[in-house]
Amino acid sequence: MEQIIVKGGHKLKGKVRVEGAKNAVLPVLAAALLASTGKSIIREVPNLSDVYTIQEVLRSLNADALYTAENTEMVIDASETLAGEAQFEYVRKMRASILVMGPLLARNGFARVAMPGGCAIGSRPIDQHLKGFEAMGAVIKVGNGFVEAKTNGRLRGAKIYLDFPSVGATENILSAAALADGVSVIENAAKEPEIVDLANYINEMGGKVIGAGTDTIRVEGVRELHGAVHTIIPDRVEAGTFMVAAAITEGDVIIENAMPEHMTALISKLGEMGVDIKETPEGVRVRATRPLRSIDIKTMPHPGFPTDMQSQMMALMLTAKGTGILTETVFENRFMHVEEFRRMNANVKIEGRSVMMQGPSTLQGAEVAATDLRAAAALILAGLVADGITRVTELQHLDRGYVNFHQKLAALGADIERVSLEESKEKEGQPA
Ligand SMILES: CC(=O)N[C@H]1[C@@H](OP(=O)(O)OP(=O)(O)OC[C@H]2O[C@@H](n3ccc(=O)[nH]c3=O)[C@H](O)[C@@H]2O)O[C@H](CO)[C@@H](O)[C@@H]1O
Ligand SMILES: C=C(OP(=O)(O)O)C(=O)O
Repeated sequence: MEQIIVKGGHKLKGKVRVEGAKNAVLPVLAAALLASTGKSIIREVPNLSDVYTIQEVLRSLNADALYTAENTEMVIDASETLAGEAQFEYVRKMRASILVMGPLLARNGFARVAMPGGCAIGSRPIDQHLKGFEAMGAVIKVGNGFVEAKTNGRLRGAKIYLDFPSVGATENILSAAALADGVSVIENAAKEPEIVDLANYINEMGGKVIGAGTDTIRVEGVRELHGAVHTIIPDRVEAGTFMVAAAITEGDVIIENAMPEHMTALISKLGEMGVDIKETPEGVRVRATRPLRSIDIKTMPHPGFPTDMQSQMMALMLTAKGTGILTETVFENRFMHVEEFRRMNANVKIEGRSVMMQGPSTLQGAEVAATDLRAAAALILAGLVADGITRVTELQHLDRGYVNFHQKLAALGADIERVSLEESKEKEGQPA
């Protein structure tokens, strides 16, 4: 077992480059299954455990998928007949495995995918994905831990209204519609930049998608799609996490390869707190000096404040002066990190879907466990300003979404290392 050890009190300074977006690369790689001819070359693929998981999923479905971490590139050839079933071992590791369902169904007329369960952030049903497939003529069967979808011939274009602008449902339906007979219209679609990236890739493959990034997406189905070269957009959540790292340490950091137009809510809320953010030719420059002002935030679908930045922002809000309220509206249970922050002496109270903070809390180093991917980052951020030493465990969550996180923070001046539990005991003179 590994842990990250952070000694608080160092201001971050320098430059850091963000990777390709995890939440864009996973749907794009799943959609690579749509190409019945040619190879796809996907660039800026981050070296994350989720990328290796989706590579395994693609291979298990009879596609050739080869990731080269050194060039951050994956080559996918899905021209052979595809298998129809995605196993639980993959879906359990990574819920985004469900995104192969739309492409498989469109290509094969059949898909069987292990039913994703709930996870630490909520129950996460897939009813909206299935409603879309049904509207396109698929018959859905759920049983024995699997969900099956089947069509007689090709899927038919349909008008689909989503009850909630679900990111995954929009991606799955959009991918399926790309090879359907006729026109599909997705209403109340998710508008996240990752949806636009997926639509661009499908169009590069010969698809006909318009309106991605708005709440109505129109997809004209085509008979066949071919492989294409595509570069993944930068990760706005990784960029945001480093913006918070700069702010929480009263640092001065330039974030290279960030796209401020994808982060308007975050930039605006950081500005309200008193953080200075400037676009420069080199990247987004973030500077802060205390005291920071408390603010209120509500997470919302894009372009609202992203739930994937909620826990990192909570770390920052804990250190601001006054009362702050953070309300989570996207997932019903995304406050597992609050108990861990309390172990670090945070003055924080949960009331329903909101968290109240009376700041500034004098954060103290403690041993804490990551409860999900963003919580892992948030606890490390809190450790950067806590008195003394913070040890963060359960790093498998961190590795799903951040490449070289501790090395990047160390390069900016943080006192941080990643060690195995045995190494850390040896250092302290305890038996390993
Ligand atoms: C791999 C990936 O891109 N993950 C992101 C994606 O997850 P994901 O695609 O799972 O998120 P959704 O937008 O689908 O989920 C948002 C909400 O809708 C609910 N829901 C969703 C689908 C459905 O059929 N029925 C239903 O009720 C979910 O339970 C949740 O409460 O968007 C989330 C919301 O921005 C982000 O936090 C995740 O990082
Ligand atoms: C919740 C997240 O991812 P996933 O949907 O892959 O669990 C995330 O990226 O914060």
